[in-house]
Formats: sequence, C-alpha cells, structure tokens
Amino acid sequence: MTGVSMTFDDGTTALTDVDLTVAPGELVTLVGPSGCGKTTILRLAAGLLTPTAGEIEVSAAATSFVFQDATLLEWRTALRNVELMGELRGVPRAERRARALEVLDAVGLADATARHPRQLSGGMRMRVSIARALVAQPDLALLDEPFGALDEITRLSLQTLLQELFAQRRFGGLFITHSVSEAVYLSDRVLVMGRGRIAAEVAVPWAHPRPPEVRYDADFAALAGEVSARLAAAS
Ligand SMILES: Nc1ncnc2c1ncn2[C@@H]1O[C@H](COP(=O)(O)OP(=O)(O)OP(=O)(O)O)[C@@H](O)[C@H]1O
Repeated sequence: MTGVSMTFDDGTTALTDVDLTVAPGELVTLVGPSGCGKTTILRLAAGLLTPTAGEIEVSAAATSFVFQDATLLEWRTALRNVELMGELRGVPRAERRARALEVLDAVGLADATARHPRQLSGGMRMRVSIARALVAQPDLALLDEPFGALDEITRLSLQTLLQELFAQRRFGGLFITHSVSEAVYLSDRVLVMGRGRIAAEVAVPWAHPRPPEVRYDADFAALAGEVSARLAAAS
C-alpha cells in the first residue's frame, strides 16, 4: 500500500499516509499500542475497507485470514471445518479431503480430525484455524493476533509451528501481535507503529526455520530491546 490514509465515517482518522509492502515469501509483523491502526491495515489489505486516500495493490492470487478467535463451526468436525473452504470453491470431494488431511497433519492434528471444536483445547482450535487458512495454499496470510488468547506455553509452540510452516511453504505473511518477542521470532521485518503511522522498521536477519532456542540468544535480546525502545519512542 502506498500513501494510504483512512478516516472512518464518524471522523476518526485511523491511518495517515502509510506505505507498506510485503514481498513474496516475507513475514512482516506489526506491533504498536492499542488503537494505533494495526487491524485497519489488515482490513484494508483484505479489501474489507476502502482507503480514504492512497493505493492498495495485492498481487497475491490467494489470501487467507487467521483471527484471534479461531472462528470454527461448532457442528463440524476439525476435518470438515478445514474442508469447508474447498467445498465453497467447488473442489472435488476426494481432493479437498486429501488436502485437508495433509494440512491437519502438518499442524500436528492427524489424530484429532474427527473431533468437534468443543472437544479441542484453545491451542488445538487455533491449529485447526491455521490449517483452514493453509488449505487454500495462500500466497499471503493475514493474521490478526492469532495467539493473543493462548497461554504462554501453547503460544510458544504455535509460534514455532507457524514459523516452520512458513519456512516450508514460503507464503507471505502480515502478522499483528502485541508481543515483542513473538514479532522478533517470527518476522523478517518488524514494523513499529505509532498512532496512525509506521514509526520505525527493525529488520531481523536470521533465515527460517529458526530454532526455538534462538529466543534465548543475546542477539535476539538485543533486537527485542531495539523494538521495545522504538515502541516506547513511538507511543
Ligand atoms: N469502523 C470504525 N469506525 C470508526 N472508528 C474505527 C473503526 N474501526 C476502527 N476505528 C478506530 O480506528 C483506530 C484504529 O483502530 P484499529 O482497530 O485499527 O487499532 P489496533 O491498532 O488494531 O488496536 P488494538 O491493538 O486495540 O486491536 C481506533 O481509534 C479505532 O477506534
């Protein structure tokens, strides 16, 4: 997006002159204080909102979304939740089932495909949600604080999983988080937002996949410290 500004009908200006690019296969995170415009950027990228000014160009052939709430259909099994996307697109039954089983296996749920959402833990529900996003083989995934409601241990394991999936499948990602360490662990670039604008950018140089232990390196702590300092300056 180039020069994007967004003012809502009630006069609230959420974004002013924002430039942002996600290269193919790149994972970019947005961090910033509550209300600074992160979700508005994602909704604009998804085509759910039209900017007041500026241009948005999405070259990805397929875009997927993952929200903080797993948003599963309670009356469908995990497998049939993941199959739904193929059903809506008219993918033949055998093919959509094979694809759904493959991504459920990739997120570590091969043994839980027949369970309904109420029979799954919060972390497992989020794995189903990620599987549902991946089954469409997206070029771009838009993730709005997907791990925000999870406990710390589940959150760390899902960060590792997402990062491994990203390394294998090389989809681009735009990921919102409030966690500085999550941002540094996952991304190629961390964009630090102030109110309605991108205030700073911190590049993370390490190739994917990143071992979970990288979080305990001194270099990691230094980058997290830099993001935190920029966040404090931008807020
Ligand atoms: N539909 C809307 N109508 C009017 N104002 C809105 C609308 N959606 C968002 N806003 C306002 O735009 C600003 C940015 O909101 P946005 O949801 O993008 O922030 P955010 O950074 O994602 O916040 P959080 O971290 O709390 O989720 C806020 O002031 C919010 O109140």
